[in-house]
Amino acid sequence: MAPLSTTRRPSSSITVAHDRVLLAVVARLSNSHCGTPPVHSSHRIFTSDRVLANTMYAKWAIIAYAIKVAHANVPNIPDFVPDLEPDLGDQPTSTIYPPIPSVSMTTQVTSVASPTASLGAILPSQVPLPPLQAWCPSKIFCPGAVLQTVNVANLWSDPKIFVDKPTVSDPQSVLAAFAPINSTNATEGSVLQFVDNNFGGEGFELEAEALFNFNADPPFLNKVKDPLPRAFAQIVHSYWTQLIRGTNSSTLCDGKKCESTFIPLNHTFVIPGGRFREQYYWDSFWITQGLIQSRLFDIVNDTLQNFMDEIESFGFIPNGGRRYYLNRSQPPVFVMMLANYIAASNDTAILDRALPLAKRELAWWSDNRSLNVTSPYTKKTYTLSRYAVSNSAPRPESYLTDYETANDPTLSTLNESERAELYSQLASGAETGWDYSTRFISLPLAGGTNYTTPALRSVNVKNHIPVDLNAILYKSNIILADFYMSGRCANRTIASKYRTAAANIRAGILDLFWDSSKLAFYDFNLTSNSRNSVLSAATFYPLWTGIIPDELISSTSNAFGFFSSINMVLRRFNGTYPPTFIESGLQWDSPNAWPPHQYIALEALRALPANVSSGAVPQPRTGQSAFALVPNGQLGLEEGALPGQIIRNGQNASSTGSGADINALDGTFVNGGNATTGEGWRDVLVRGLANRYFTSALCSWHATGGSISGLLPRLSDQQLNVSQSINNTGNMFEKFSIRDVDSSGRGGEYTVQAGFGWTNGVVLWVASTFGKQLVAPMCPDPLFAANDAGSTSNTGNSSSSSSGGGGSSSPKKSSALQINVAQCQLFGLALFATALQFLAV
Ligand SMILES: OC[C@H]1O[C@H](O[C@H]2O[C@H](CO)[C@@H](O)[C@H](O)[C@H]2O)[C@H](O)[C@@H](O)[C@@H]1O
Repeated sequence: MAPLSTTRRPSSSITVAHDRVLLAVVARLSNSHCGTPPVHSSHRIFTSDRVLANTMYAKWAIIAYAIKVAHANVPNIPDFVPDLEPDLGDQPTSTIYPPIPSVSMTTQVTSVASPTASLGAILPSQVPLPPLQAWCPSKIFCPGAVLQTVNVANLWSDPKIFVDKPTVSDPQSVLAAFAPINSTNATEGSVLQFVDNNFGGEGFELEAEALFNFNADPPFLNKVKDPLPRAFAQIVHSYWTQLIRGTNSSTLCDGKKCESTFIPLNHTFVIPGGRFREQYYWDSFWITQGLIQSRLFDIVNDTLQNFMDEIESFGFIPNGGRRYYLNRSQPPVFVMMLANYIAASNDTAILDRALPLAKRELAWWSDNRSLNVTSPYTKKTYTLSRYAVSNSAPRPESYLTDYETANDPTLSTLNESERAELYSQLASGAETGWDYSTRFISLPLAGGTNYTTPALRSVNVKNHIPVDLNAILYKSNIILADFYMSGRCANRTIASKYRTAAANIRAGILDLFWDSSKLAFYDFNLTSNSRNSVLSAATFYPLWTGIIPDELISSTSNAFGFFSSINMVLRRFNGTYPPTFIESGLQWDSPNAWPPHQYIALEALRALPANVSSGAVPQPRTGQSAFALVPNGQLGLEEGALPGQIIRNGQNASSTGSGADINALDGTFVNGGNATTGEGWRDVLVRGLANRYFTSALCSWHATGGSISGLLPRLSDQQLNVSQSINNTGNMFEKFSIRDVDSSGRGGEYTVQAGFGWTNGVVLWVASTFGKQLVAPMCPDPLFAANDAGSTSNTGNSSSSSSGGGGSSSPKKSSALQINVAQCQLFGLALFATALQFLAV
């Protein structure tokens, strides 16, 4: 094995956090068996074995339990993950709250149609069909007469429902049944009848699976000191049992007897939840980070095997596990997932299969998504990548949305090629994972100042070179170079090829995206041939993936300046960090905050070297807010243009000056954990953001019916009624709100979903990584929040079923105090709130 030398680094700017993963992986490569048949250390359930496996599960569970009792002090899975925190091994084993929920074997739902027009009404007239899409041959589920007619009938509020329904008979019979209603006289009722007669329930091809190796009390829980966050993390850990799926081979369509959009997978997988009933690409990064904390390495392996199967079949990893996603991918995090898995499990054998396929995936991005960009700043040219999907029709899963965006009668009429280009931009927006965000729109807006539909008309993704995508590709090239440096797979020529590609991307990122005066990374806009000026959470990706500009390494005040918007968010808002600070109605904008971004911001903070991150947190001058600590121009917005923090009755806190920082407490933030002596500014921000994330996840779960026996009583029916959660047991939402910690996020083209894979993954990772700093949050009283104009979307009924698993209620005193933080502060009671918070722990 080649010695580990510093020469593998293109510069001194590699992150500490990721070196830990890489060093662990490289050290294990000497044990890899390049060229020998792959041996998977994990347990794999093949489709044909599943029925047998499920019937044997009870028996195995009894045996496993007996073994566990006999070896009560021996963890049943070795602890391979490099420990970032000392184990609190002397703590009592945490109690199990509540009993692990049983696995529901039902994956199929049939959404009840709710047509907006009467059944006798003639369908609205249609525009001509878009061109047939070569990548999507189905005459039923791909752009064509059936898909357009069913969408125009607008039978459900979510167009994804139709394309997730398998047919109940052969495609020819379905098309024959459609022929009579393919006319200008078709009625709502005839389309509804056609769907009812010819299509089955959504999710028919999937089955819930039992979780082998499930340890209800995984070791990482001992890292969480405070009983409430620990009990909550344990419940979230138990939710894996509800999100595990496999392909039900007995219900699969063969394309002749019936047709469906589901892509069958050979291995077990975790779904996000709600309407997302298939495996998703970039969601799986955070899902697998959570599974690693839960020591469910076999499911991580299965997830990676599924992605490898897809690379083999399609040459790339599609957006998600449906055929209508086959024209696009998502942020390419496969190689990073692979490295994390090997570092945690020691399973270097996976590289035999994974390395050639990882190479193939990177080649797909290079062949299909890269271009040369010449910097207007230095005149140097770099090969970088962008999101760019070939497509000239509405996305099948969002057909009506895209159709209406393109044919909005209140906006200018598009000609055929303009419409095709719009559809291509919209599909490219879905490929970014940020569908949709003002981050990628062209200004001025096509159609005025309204951000919603006109903003979608203005999506300009293909003309952006995104900083996040290139940071991920940089890291993937570095990881592959390291994989090829050692072990039996060693090939220095290949390693050097990846290292050169990484160096090129790194140089491009620092030239095109890095603004050394504003101390932030911005996307490069090909339309204006300059950097964008509005900050987004993408600024944190380069530090996460190991690129730290010299300006940050050499100066504490610059390093703080880079992260000062996190400080601003924690002081100004109740929640966590938004994708952008623009409120648009699009879901990847304020006021939403997404779990992956909190993870990436935390990892970026951890990547800073200690010498620039240990000073005290700078304080704003009298009369100023933390906005004044953000480098001039970094946000691209004036302070008064930032989203408001609601106080009461729809009234906002002051938008400027010291009154804006209503969540600042002496030395810390409301719901930001406990200040300790000797903390540097980085520690304060990490503690604050980690606690805030837990606050959002726990308070929104509690507000929708979650409770923990002896620790967190169930809310009253009157309080639960606010979110229509009287019959609910707690939702884990896919996104949160920056200013409403007990609420889900909102906006976008579908209703907010519960489940939720990446939310749970980040909860478990935060618990495992920052467990010592987590404290019980103060959740607002929903009855008070109900008076807020903007806080009504936190409905427990937002999605089908995937969270759940609540405990029994208890009238005992809660350690999560039901006080309203904003109200306290309004009356100058911030210190009182702090005192209560300390009492609560
Ligand atoms: O159906 C609309 C869009 O839904 C997905 O996007 C959103 O959910 C995904 C799953 O959690 C997530 O990966 C993505 O970041 C979200 O914006 C889907 O990925 C899109 O392709 C789809 O058009």
